[in-house]
Amino acid sequence: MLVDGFGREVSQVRVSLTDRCNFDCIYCHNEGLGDTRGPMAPREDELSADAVIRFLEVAAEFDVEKVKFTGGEPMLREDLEEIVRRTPDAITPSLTTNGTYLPERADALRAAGLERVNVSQDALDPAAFREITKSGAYNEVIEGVKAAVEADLTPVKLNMVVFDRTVEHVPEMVDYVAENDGLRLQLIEYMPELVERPEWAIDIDRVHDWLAERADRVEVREMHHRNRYYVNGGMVEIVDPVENEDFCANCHRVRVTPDGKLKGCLNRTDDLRSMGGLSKDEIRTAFRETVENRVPYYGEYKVQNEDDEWVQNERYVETPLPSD
Ligand SMILES: Nc1nc2c(ncn2[C@@H]2O[C@H](COP(=O)(O)OP(=O)(O)OP(=O)(O)O)[C@@H](O)[C@H]2O)c(=O)[nH]1
Ligand SMILES: C[S@@+](CC[C@H](N)C(=O)[O-])C[C@H]1O[C@@H](n2cnc3c(N)ncnc32)[C@H](O)[C@@H]1O
Ligand code: SF4
Ligand code: SF4
Repeated sequence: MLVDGFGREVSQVRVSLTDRCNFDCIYCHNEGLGDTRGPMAPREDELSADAVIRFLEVAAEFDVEKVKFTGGEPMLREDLEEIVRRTPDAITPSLTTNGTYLPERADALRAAGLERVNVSQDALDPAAFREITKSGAYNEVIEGVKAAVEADLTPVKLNMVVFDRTVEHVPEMVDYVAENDGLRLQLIEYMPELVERPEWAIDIDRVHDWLAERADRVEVREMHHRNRYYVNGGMVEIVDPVENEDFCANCHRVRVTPDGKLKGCLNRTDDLRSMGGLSKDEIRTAFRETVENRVPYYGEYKVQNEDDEWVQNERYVETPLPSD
């Protein structure tokens, strides 16, 4: 397994299959790749299924264990089932989706070898859902989650972004996963870094404290050192990357953009590295270089000054990398 200069093994890759999306969530960071809005038709520069598989075959050579397919909305890719089916056996595939297309495709994805799915669900009420996602597909998402559980794509993790519009609904979501078999909840701290609305952020420590008071048991996951709280038989995990050195120090993920570039960190756009014509040799070289150049975002790329503000580490001011 490849290890970066900070002792972080790269055991997982996250492949963004498209920038396109049928929703327009008000908080969307699009995995650090800009806007998802625009035409819904397939884009010519999206990685082909063959290219994704060639990349995953190289990742398997480097002992990568897991792949997450994401986006944009990865289920807009008609060839998603094919990509999952052709994923090398050594790599476990999972998916993060807004859930709209799961009712008709959950069974086929399971049959193709998908292990489990995360579904974004920020509200249990159609009006709040519409306000956040700018979509009227509330029922499709509810049905999609059911279809995923029935297809055994479990545990189905519901991803809820916690910010000022959703924080009051956390208790009902915690009850919801406790009452429904096959579900878990991921409370994702709203990341303002790439969205430019800092005023939406809330203090995630309040949510930690609230859960800690109610939990029968708390675990710390190795990945990102995230806390998992067991509340009334349900499991709730907090994903809290903002200004969190411990989270970044335990980050084992490399990303791939829809147009075939490697990305060492979600929050950075200055470290994209092309995989060239996507021959296996070019992919191997780019993967090695990406891992060599990865640094923890908080604690290294950004450091705290004497006033405790996070500022860019001067070491990285002059480090734009070749992206083409
Ligand atoms: N900053 C940062 N945020 C992350 C990272 N991984 C996940 N997140 C946040 O969590 C969101 C949901 O990611 P998912 O892939 O659905 O969930 P996950 O918890 O990472 O994945 P699994 O638990 O392994 O299924 C991402 O879009 C980010 O907002 C990371 O490495 N860095
Ligand atoms: C970018 S979406 C891509 C996959 C799919 N379209 C979906 O919504 O699940 C992946 C995850 O990022 C989360 N996300 C997007 N913008 C975010 C932000 N600013 N802060 C925290 N999480 C965010 C979403 O809630 C979703 O769970
Ligand atoms: S569904 Fe996912 S990709 Fe689409 S806008 Fe919402 S968070 Fe972004
Ligand atoms: S280094 Fe930190 S911000 Fe960057 S991807 Fe890893 S956990 Fe996220």
